[in-house]
Amino acid sequence: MFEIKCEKKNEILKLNQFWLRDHCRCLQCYNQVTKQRKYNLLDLPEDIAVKDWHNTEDGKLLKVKWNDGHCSEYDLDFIYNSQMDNIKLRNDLRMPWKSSEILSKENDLKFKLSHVVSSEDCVKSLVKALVQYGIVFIEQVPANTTMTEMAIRRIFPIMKTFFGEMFTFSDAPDHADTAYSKDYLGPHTDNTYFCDAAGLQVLHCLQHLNGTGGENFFIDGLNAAYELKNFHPEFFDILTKVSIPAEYIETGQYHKHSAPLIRTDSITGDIIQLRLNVYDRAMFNTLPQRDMQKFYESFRKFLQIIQNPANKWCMKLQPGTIVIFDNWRVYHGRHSYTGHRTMTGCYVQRTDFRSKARVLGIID
Ligand SMILES: C[N+](C)(C)CCCC[C@H](N)C(=O)O
Ligand SMILES: O=C(O)CCC(=O)C(=O)O
Repeated sequence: MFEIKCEKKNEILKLNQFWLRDHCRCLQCYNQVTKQRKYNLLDLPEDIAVKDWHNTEDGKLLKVKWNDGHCSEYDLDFIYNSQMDNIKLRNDLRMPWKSSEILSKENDLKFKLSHVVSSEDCVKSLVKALVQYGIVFIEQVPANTTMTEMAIRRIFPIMKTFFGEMFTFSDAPDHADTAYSKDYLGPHTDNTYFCDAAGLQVLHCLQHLNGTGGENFFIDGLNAAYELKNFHPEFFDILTKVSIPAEYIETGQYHKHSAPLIRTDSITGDIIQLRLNVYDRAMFNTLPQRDMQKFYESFRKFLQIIQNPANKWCMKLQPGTIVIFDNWRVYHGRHSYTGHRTMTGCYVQRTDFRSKARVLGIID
């Protein structure tokens, strides 16, 4: 281990020498334009070691001479910020909410289409609110698919799935799914059966004529998962570990994927993805029968928290208002309805949502 003193933080950092050499940012090792490394790891000698080193007088840089003759220069802040322990200190902007809490923030979640279109600051505020609360609205959007698409493309690219890029649905049985009916849909996330579930979902009610019902509701899964973790840590642990198979079957499509209800980051322990769809579960064959009792107990407890009325934000979406929500965090559903109801919407890939938030300087 190679020890350096980080003056500013008054800390000793112990660095693996291979790691240090692998982070050389000189022009020979790293392309500053494409931000890509330029060498094959095997090109570095196996016994790479620091031969000589010193800090610059201002304490900002570390200069190293290696045993193969290569010279490197490191920004000490860069080294400090690259350490695993320091990642844990990074800011998590997400604010878990119950319905009373989100209602008091409602105005911060609403953006007018004309502002979204004309102002980069408005786009930034929208994406930030989406990162914080997992749900935002765009208002004063002409109630058609084309304008919904235009509004979303102003911010994100659209994800293509077998439902289409933009999808428009009613109770016409265009796909083999309960969404294409008038039935109640309990809290769920979409695409539990995809290897990579959509990161965001967009919905816009284009019309609801001659009928009642069809309200949408949203529940902050992050808040529900924290509640489970705080009051029933053992159940939480089980739900982060047990993989639940899901599937989607219709002519020409057979999607299948298994993953836990709660996915946590292996380094920070942060909750990074929630998946839930009680309807789209496939045969549950990923757990020995002896562990089933505990699993069902945990699952039912979590569902009780999710279905607690205090956590549910219910609303009747009106033509003209688009809702965008985090499909990795916020559970959504709808009440059954009568009459003619048409919805339009789309998905956005997680990676595109995160990239946009990074470009705007909202997340690391
Ligand atoms: C949104 N759209 C109507 C296109 C599809 C709905 C799919 C719902 C499906 N059971 C799932 O959870 O993914
Ligand atoms: O019909 C709706 O409002 C929502 C449908 C839904 O939950 C879905 O498509 O995933």
